[in-house]
Amino acid sequence: MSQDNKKYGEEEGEEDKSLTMTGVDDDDDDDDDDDDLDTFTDGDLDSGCEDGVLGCRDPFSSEVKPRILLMGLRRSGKSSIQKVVFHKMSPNETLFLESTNKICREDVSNSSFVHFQIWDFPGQIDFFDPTFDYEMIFRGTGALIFVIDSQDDYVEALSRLHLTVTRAYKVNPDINFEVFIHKVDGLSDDHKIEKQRDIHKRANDDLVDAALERIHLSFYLTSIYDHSIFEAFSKVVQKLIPQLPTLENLLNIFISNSGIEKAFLFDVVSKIYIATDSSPVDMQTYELCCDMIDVVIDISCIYGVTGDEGGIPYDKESMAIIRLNSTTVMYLKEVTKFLALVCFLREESFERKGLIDYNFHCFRKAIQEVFEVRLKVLRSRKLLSQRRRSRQATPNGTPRVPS
Ligand SMILES: Nc1nc2c(ncn2[C@@H]2O[C@H](COP(=O)(O)OP(=O)(O)OP(=O)(O)O)[C@@H](O)[C@H]2O)c(=O)[nH]1
Repeated sequence: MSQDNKKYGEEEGEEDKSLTMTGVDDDDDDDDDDDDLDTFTDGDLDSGCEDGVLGCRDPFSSEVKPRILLMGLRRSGKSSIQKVVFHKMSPNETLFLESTNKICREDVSNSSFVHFQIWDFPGQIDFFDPTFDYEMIFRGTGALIFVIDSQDDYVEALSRLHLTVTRAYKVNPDINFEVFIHKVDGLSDDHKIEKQRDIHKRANDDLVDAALERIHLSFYLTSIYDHSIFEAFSKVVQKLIPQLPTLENLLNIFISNSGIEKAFLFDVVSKIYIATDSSPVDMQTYELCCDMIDVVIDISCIYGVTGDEGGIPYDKESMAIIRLNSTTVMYLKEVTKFLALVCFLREESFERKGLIDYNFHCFRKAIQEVFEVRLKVLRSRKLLSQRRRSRQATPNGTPRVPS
């Protein structure tokens, strides 16, 4: 199963791009990428960061890509997290990952809503290294994930966290600070809670001592050996989706009119849920959704027909119904090329499938409208940047007269 998934994720064309500490892209075929060395060290980039929490935008690009940084001490598990969540690497394979010695950047844009860049940093970043332009990096950042190895002594990690957070906050106070208390698979439930409480207290005490209590840190218990890492990443990504309240509202309306107990909107490739209704999420429900997506994709890989472009065995016809022992039904339906709606409902509610399907039709239409607005915004941005570009291309900066 994991092999198929791996291919599926990789075929999406997620590129691995590496940058050294100074931002030198050593990938030859990446020359025409907007974010290569020139842009990375170019002061112009600052002017592209006008979108604050949304992340950094190249001055000439139409797309805003929130930047998510993965930081933490060596061997804390940063690269493993990235590989497991976005490359479908099986957790055991991460044992053979080599230490990262340069910044690795990856674009994640396999979903209509989920577009961001992940920057995986080497364990020990020297903020005082003059070649490391941390101001420029933090200025364009939407979320900073700091990974702490919970199986190791975390005193050093906590002082590193404090240094990183305070530096980043000074540059960009809009960054979301997310702390992953990682590798909790080796801990008992009591031990997990105890660690979380201790780390939470120490990290916040350090901030209070530095008179920076206004900095908010969010904590998550994570492991690559279960779904906790996907759930934590989902929450990090959701904070970067400006349409989130609209999506949540649509889901609330949909479930309350259809007798559905819980609904998630999933990015199928990464299994990140980009929105859910307002009732609380429990881990087991989330795990069942992930398993259902795996089943649908695996069966489609074996029996489905891939389109002309090949690769994605997921289309308009994709849907699945799974009846659980507990008289609960799981219902999955395609929403867009990349998104799936996964719902939980009682068997008796599922008898009104016609009503559910009609409501789903309305829900899908509403989602498409949200997309259209997004596309319109992107188009107008593109137009604006094209104008800006042509203005800069003229020798004295005066606008060109259209022929
Ligand atoms: N038990 C356990 N081990 C993990 C987990 N995540 C990562 N590891 C292991 O931790 C080790 C280090 O993982 P890496 O992903 O290379 O760590 P890193 O933070 O990227 O390390 P650098 O590149 O040196 O900064 C590997 O052997 C992983 O298998 C986890 O959730 N649980």
